[in-house]
Amino acid sequence: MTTAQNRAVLDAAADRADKAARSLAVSEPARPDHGESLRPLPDDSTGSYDLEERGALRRVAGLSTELTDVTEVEYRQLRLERVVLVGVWTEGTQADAERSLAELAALAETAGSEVLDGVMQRRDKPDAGTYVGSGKAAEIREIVAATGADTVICDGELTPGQLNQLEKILKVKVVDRTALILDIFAQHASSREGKAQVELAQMQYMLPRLRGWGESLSRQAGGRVAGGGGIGTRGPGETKIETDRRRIRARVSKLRREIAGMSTARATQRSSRDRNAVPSVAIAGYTNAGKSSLLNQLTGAGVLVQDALFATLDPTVRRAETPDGRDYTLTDTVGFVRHLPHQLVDAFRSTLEEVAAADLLLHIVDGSDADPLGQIDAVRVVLGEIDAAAVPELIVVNKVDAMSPDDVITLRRALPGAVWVSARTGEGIDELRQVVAARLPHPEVDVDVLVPYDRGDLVARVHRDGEVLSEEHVATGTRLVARVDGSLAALLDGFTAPVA
Ligand SMILES: Nc1nc2c(ncn2[C@@H]2O[C@H](COP(=O)(O)OP(=O)(O)OP(=O)(O)O)[C@@H](O)[C@H]2O)c(=O)[nH]1
Ligand SMILES: [Mg+2]
Repeated sequence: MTTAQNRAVLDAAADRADKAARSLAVSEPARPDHGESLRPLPDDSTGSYDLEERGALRRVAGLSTELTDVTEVEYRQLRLERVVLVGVWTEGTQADAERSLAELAALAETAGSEVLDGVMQRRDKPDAGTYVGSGKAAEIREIVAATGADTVICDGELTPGQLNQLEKILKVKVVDRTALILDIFAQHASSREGKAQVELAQMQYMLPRLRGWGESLSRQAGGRVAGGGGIGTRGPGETKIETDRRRIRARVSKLRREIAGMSTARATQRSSRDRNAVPSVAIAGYTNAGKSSLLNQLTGAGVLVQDALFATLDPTVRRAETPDGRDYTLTDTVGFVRHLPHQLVDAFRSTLEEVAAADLLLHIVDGSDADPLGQIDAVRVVLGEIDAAAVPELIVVNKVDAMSPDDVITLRRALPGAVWVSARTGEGIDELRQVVAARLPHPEVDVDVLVPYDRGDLVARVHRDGEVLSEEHVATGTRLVARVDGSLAALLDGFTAPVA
């Protein structure tokens, strides 16, 4: 792409970002108390509830008992279209809670849904049965009815029981944040490896949440008849779930084997890079921080940049060069988020090994975000989970063009060692190149050699991988004083320059 086209793409994305921010502001969760506007619940004596229950039951029964349908209905075709968001706020400030719900709204929009409303409840901890308290659940049902929502998304990972009970009260599909993130990953996965990793994560998520005839019938009965249980909780229903579980487990093992096979290929590539002593730099950071934009700025890679969460799932490796001419590799990779589902961290472990094996980590932070320090913490949690906490880290604050001078001052104080850039305007990029060059592992062997002219290949390698301190062309060859790594020093061993 030309620079002009790049600019156009960036500008279009900026417009979308602005629009997203505006639409988010409109649906911001700070709602007045719904208490006084509650309409009375519909009269249950007419059996309207039973009718609805049967409708719901039919929906579940309509799923074919084939495993493919279970996965498809539960995940691929979540069809999150018109959604109401629900959060339980247990700690931190109200602003934190609102940010969390705003992030959930951004995730929901990325997944393709329209956010109609958002509510949250202050509680010591989520309700064990229904996530929000049962009174609040009834209010949410009113909101669902009033807005015509078809899905409720809860801001957390809910137990299978909580999901079931809430669905029963709300009468629409209820999904949690984990399922939402898995859904986005499923939509964005494009490589064979990425798809396999997402499927593995989905299977792991689904395993404890399998619902079948047996369980749904017992749920229905349990709701109306004290004691529950009864027909359908034993026999074929359970057998069916058992069969599904077995088939999912078999699929999980197969996916694990496939993913392991694919990561071996990458490990081989990596070790060949290692052998050639090309230092590696990994870009990591919160989703939408501008990691791909930065890779494009530094290498002209042309990686997809999008104002969408988790636009990048597959690692892209590009060659880059320090200002003094040394080569290194730069890897762009999947973004992180608060409470990244552990199933995904597990499934993407092999991809994230790129990060753990890097010589230097560029930790990209969106300086224009409302809570950059919170993003840094969330990213460090995931880095710890993938054993990358020990990789030397350089904090790069991106999007300085979109920050107010006050915010810059405050954040500078909190992040004294950081480099400040704008991947959009190019501001600070030259300085970043210098700092990366300085932080890369330096070759450590000093050599003084006279390389004959027929070994131009060696001279070129010293230029590429080492640091040339002086170069002189004499009658018998090229005299080089340089600093190189051990393996190159070994190759140059026979060419030690005669002492003058
Ligand atoms: N204002 C401003 N926007 C930027 C800058 N860098 C990136 N963006 C925008 O931020 C959004 C995300 O950029 P990406 O490069 O896709 O971010 P990412 O970190 O790769 O995102 P994921 O792959 O989705 O995790 C896009 O809309 C970019 O145009 C910047 O320096 N300033
Ligand atoms: Mg990206």
